[in-house]
Amino acid sequence: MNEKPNPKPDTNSKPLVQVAAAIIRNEFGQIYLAQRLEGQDFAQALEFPGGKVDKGETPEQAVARELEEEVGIHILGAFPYEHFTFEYPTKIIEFFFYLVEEWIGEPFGREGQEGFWIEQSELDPEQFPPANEQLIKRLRLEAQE
Ligand SMILES: Nc1nc2c([nH]c(=O)n2[C@H]2C[C@H](O)[C@@H](COP(=O)(O)OP(=O)(O)OP(=O)(O)O)O2)c(=O)[nH]1
Ligand SMILES: [Mg+2]
Repeated sequence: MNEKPNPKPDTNSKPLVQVAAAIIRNEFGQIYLAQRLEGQDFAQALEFPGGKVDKGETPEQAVARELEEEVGIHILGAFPYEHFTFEYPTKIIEFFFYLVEEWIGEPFGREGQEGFWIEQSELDPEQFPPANEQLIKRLRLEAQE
């Protein structure tokens, strides 16, 4: 038989992963970023702290847990900011990004990663994994308002 090639990529074979991450913003309008570690995917890229949603967890619970684990803060609120799906070559990620403006503690790289504050208007999409592009553009635009 003459099989037609499937013009669409076979997304069904890719795992779907949920990731919850936070835009941590202080009273000066600066945002806390972390640098991904050697050995992780997108090593050395900048990221919003966060990680995979565990089984049985809501994205809100995941972002609270991840921020305790990765940057040592206890968040007091998380507001949904962006929810989208992005296809990487080996997986599809459903992202839940939250805006976090109130927390207890001072963020630091609890897993040995670098962390620092940056002006919202100075976020650079090229320094993040590709999925972050639209989000960074939105944050930059809103910083100019
Ligand atoms: N945390 C975070 N992950 C991002 C961002 N942008 C982006 O593409 N990712 C990707 C990188 C990873 O493939 C995935 C997040 O996984 P992760 O490595 O942070 O997961 P995790 O903290 O649960 O770590 P692990 O236990 O799997 O090592 O999402 C971002 O801004 N923040
Ligand atoms: Mg993580």
